[in-house]
Amino acid sequence: MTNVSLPMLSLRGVGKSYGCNRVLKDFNLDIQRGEVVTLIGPSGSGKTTALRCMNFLEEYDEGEVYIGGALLGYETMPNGSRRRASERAISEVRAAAAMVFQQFNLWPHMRVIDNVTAPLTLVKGMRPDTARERAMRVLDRVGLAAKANSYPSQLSGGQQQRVGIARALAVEPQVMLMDEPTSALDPELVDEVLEVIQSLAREHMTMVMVTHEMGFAAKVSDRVAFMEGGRVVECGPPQQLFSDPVSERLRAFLRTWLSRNANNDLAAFDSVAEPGCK
Ligand SMILES: Nc1ncnc2c1ncn2[C@@H]1O[C@H](COP(=O)(O)OP(=O)(O)OP(=O)(O)O)[C@@H](O)[C@H]1O
Repeated sequence: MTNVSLPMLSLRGVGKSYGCNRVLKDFNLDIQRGEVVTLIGPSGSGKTTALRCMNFLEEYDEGEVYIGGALLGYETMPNGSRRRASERAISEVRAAAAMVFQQFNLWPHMRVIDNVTAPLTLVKGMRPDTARERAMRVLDRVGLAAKANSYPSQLSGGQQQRVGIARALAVEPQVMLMDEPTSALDPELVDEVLEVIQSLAREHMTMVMVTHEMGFAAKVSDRVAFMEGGRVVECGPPQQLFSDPVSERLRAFLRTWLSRNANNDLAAFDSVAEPGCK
């Protein structure tokens, strides 16, 4: 049973190293139910690693990740030490989180409908007819019911990503983790995916996203977390973060981003145009 008073997702002092490269250091973030939180930051700051630690696709080695109050990946022993949890326990906790990948990760040899039903029948043991019914419902939700019998290669990138979102929705997750969901798309295909994500946000789906698109982050997020060097440096509503950045590091990041994206869509945030003038 889930406890509604706890954050949906909670990361406390999370650390992660690849060999001697300490990629996450004392990473702290709480995500409330119904909230959309976006991770931004320079390349290599640990955004994707943090996101993947949120469902144990990457095994964190310090701190704790809780989904709906349940510790993910480890179990605490009577003497207070911890050990890796069983695969079954890990699967049970991570079942509340579904991932949407940058490159869609659809199975190319399977029709759209089978891409969506496979996790339901193979992982959740759902009956094929029930799985199909649910798959059609979520495909309809992303406007792709008519493409159920197509193969991924017959779809545009935007449509493929909407199938990726439908596949994640089909498992009825409590939180969706999205790793740069629009960055593999041609610019003209971004909006259709953005619209689906915005409609999920309106329905209060809890979402954590990694993006390099500041305009996108501004449009969909309740809060934006700026990461650098494996930590959250600053976190707040986009209006505040983009117009009134506190840390010099975030100001420098926004300056660089703006200089590379002259036709940016952050115009709504007036002072972002010259964040260094604060
Ligand atoms: N599987 C891995 N093995 C070894 N090092 C890794 C692995 N995945 C990531 N790293 C390293 O961890 C650091 C953080 O990578 P990560 O992908 O989390 O950053 P990011 O902020 O998402 O970057 P980008 O914006 O470029 O996608 C980088 O130095 C990267 O090289």
